[in-house]
Amino acid sequence: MAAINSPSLWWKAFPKPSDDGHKYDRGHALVLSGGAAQTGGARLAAQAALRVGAGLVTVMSPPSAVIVNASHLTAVMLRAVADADELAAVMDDQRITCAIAGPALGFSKTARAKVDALLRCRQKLVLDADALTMHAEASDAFFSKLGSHGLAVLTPHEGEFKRLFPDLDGPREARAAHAAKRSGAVVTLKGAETIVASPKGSIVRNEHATPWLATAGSGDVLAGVIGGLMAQGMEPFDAACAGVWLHGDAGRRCGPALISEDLDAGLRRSLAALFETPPT
Ligand SMILES: NC(=O)C1=CN([C@@H]2O[C@H](COP(=O)(O)OP(=O)(O)OC[C@H]3O[C@@H](n4cnc5c(N)ncnc54)[C@H](O)[C@@H]3O)[C@@H](O)[C@H]2O)[C@@H](O)CC1
Ligand SMILES: Nc1ncnc2c1ncn2[C@@H]1O[C@H](COP(=O)(O)OP(=O)(O)O)[C@@H](O)[C@H]1O
Repeated sequence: MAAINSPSLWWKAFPKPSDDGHKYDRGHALVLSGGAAQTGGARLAAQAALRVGAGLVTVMSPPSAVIVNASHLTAVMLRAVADADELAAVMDDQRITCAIAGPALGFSKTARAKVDALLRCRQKLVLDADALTMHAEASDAFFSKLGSHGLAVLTPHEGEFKRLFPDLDGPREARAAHAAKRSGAVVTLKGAETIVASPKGSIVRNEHATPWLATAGSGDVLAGVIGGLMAQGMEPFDAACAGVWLHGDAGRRCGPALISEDLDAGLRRSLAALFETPPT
C-alpha cells in the first residue's frame, strides 16, 4: 500500500545549503537540448534544476541550436556538444552530478547515442519524454542498461508509460511498482495523481497537485526539479517524491491559468515556505 506524499517523508534528506559551502558543493546538472526548433523543453528543465538549488546547470546543445539557446539563457550555462563521444568526455568530470535527458530531445541517431552514453556513465539520471519513447522498440535492452546503471529516475506520463510497458495493465500503483522492478529504475508515473515506485518496492502516491499543471512543458519542469535535487546528492527515490510534491505545490501556488514558465516563481515560493516552516 502506498504512502501519501508529504514533506515529512523526505525533508531530512532534502538538500540544504551549508553556511560555508560553494556552488560546486551544490552539484552540477546537465540537460540535453534538442535541435534548433526544439529547445524550450530543455531550458524549462534547466531553469527548474537551478531553481531547486543545483549549484550549476549547463544545457548541452547540438551546435546548430547553440545560438537559439544562447539567446534565452543567463544563469543557466551553455555548451555545444556535437555527439555521444563529446558528451561522454564531459561526463568524465566527476563534478557533474546528474544529467537530465528527454524533454524535446527528438529521436535522431545522435540523440539516441547521447542517451546511450549517459546510461554508460555513473552519474544520476532523469530520463523523460523522448528519452523514454526512443526505447519503446527495444525496451528489454533499455531495462538491462538501467538495471546496471542503478541511479535513474524515469518520469513517464501515461502515453509514454504504455509505450515502454505495453503489457502492464490494472491499477496505477501496481503498474508503477511492476515497472520499477522490471526496469531497475525509480518510476514516476505522472498524472492527476502521480505514483513514485522504487525497484525495491517502496511506493508513494502524490495527491498534492492541481489540474492547472496539465499544460505544455509542466512535465519538463518536473524532470528538472527531480534532477536538480539529485544533483545536490538526494537519492533517486527521495528526489522523485520531493520533486513531485514541490512541483504540485508550485502549481497550487500559481493557481488558475498557470503556464510552465510560471512554475519557476511558484517553486521559489514553495521552497521559501518549506524552509521557513520545515516539517517536524
Ligand atoms: N516547450 C517545449 O519545448 C515543450 C516540449 N515538449 C516536448 O514535446 C515532445 C512531445 O511530447 P508529448 O508528451 O506531447 O507527446 P507524445 O507524443 O510523446 O505523447 C503524447 C501522446 O500520448 C497520449 N497520452 C496518453 N495519456 C497521456 C497523458 N496522461 N499525458 C499526456 N499524453 C498522454 C496523448 O494522447 C498523445 O497522443 C516531447 O519531446 C516533449 O518533451 C512538451 O513537453 C511540451 C512543451
Ligand atoms: N489533472 C491533473 N492534475 C494534477 N496534475 C496533473 C494533471 N494532469 C497533468 N498533471 C501533471 O502535469 C505534468 C504533465 O507532464 P507531461 O504530461 O510530461 O507534460 P509535458 O510533456 O507537456 O511537459 C505531470 O507532472 C502531471 O502529473
